[in-house]
Amino acid sequence: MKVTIVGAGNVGATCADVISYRGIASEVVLLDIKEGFAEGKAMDIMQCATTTGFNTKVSGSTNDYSKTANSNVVVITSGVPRKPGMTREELIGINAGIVKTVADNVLKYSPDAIIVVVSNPMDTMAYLTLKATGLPKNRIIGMGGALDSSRFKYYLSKALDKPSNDVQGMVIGGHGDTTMIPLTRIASYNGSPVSDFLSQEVMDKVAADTMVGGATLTGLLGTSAWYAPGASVAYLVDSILNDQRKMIPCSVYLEGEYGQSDICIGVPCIIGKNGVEEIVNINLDEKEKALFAKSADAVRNMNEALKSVLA
Ligand SMILES: NC(=O)C1=CN([C@@H]2O[C@H](COP(=O)(O)OP(=O)(O)OC[C@H]3O[C@@H](n4cnc5c(N)ncnc54)[C@H](O)[C@@H]3O)[C@@H](O)[C@H]2O)C=CC1
Ligand SMILES: O=C([O-])CC(=O)C(=O)O
Repeated sequence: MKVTIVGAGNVGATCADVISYRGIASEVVLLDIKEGFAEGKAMDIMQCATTTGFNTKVSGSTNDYSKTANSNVVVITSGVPRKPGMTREELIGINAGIVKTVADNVLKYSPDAIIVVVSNPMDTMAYLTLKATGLPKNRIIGMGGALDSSRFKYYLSKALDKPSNDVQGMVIGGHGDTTMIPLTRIASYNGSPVSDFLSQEVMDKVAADTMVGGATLTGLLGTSAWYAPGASVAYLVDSILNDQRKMIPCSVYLEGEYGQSDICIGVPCIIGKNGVEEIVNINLDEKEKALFAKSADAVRNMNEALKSVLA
C-alpha cells in the first residue's frame, strides 16, 4: 500500500516517520516544493530502518508528482502553520490556493486515492478539496477530531491522574479554538462517566484546555505542534489502509446528518478501506446540539471566503 504526503514539514515528516516505524504502509512518498527538502527528510527516516526495524520504503520528491503515482492515500499537509497569537482561520488566504493546486496535482497521478486533508483551517480546506475536485464525499477526510480527542483524553487523564489509555472521549465540531466541542458528558474512565470522579469546574477546565490545545502548543513552540498531529494522521491512515473500521471523529461532508448540509465538520465516522464508510449518529443532548449548530454556523461562514478560489 502506498501513501503520499504532500508537505514534508513538521507534520508531514512526523506522519511519514510514524507510518514507517509502525509498518502501516509498504511505501511512503514525501513531496515538497522546497528543493531537496523531502528527499532529505525521507533519507533521514530511512536511516532509522535498521535501528527501529522497519521495511517501509520512504522516498522524497521535489514537486515531481509522477513519483506519487498510484497512491492509495494522499495526505495534504502543505501550507503554512500559524504563529503564536494567530487563529487557524487566518491561514486561509495562503493555504487555500496551495491546497487546491496540490489536490489537482495528486489526482492526475492517483485518481482513485482517498485524500486526508490536514492543512488549516482544516474544515474549510476539506470543503475546498471536495468542491474543487468533485470527488465522492467518502474520499475526502479532514483530520482534526482524532487529534482533538487525543488532547481531550490527555487533559482528562491529567485531571483524573490516571493513564490516558484508560480514558475514552471524543471531540466533534469544527477544528477551531472556539468551534470544538469536547463531549464531556459521554467521556469515561474505563466505562464509568468522568463526572463520577471530577467536579463540573474541573470538567469545564478540561474542555477549555482541549479547545485551545493547539494554541497552547503554538505559544510554547513558536509554531504549531507536530508530534500528536503527525501521529493522529498516521492513526487515521492505518484505519483506511488496514480497513480497521475504527470510529474516529473526522471532518466530512454532511448532507443532513446532525441537522447540517453542505459543510465539512467533525462528526464520528467509521473509517475503512473506502474512506468514510459511515457517519455515526450519536445522541446529543440539547446543549450539545446547540453547540454543534453554532459551530456549524462558524464553519459555514468561513467557507464563504472560498468563493474566489472556487470560481
Ligand atoms: N488538522 C490538524 O489537526 C493540524 C493541521 N496543521 C496544519 O498543517 C499544516 C502544516 O503544518 P507544519 O507541518 O507544521 O508546517 P511546516 O511549515 O513545517 O510544513 C509545511 C510544508 O509545506 C510545504 N509546502 C508549501 N507549499 C507547498 C506546495 N505548494 N506543495 C508542496 N509543499 C508545499 C512547505 O515547503 C513546508 O515544508 C499547517 O497548515 C498547519 O496549520 C498542523 C497541525 C495539526
Ligand atoms: O494549532 C494549530 O494551528 C495546528 C493544529 O491544528 C493543531 O495542533 O491542532
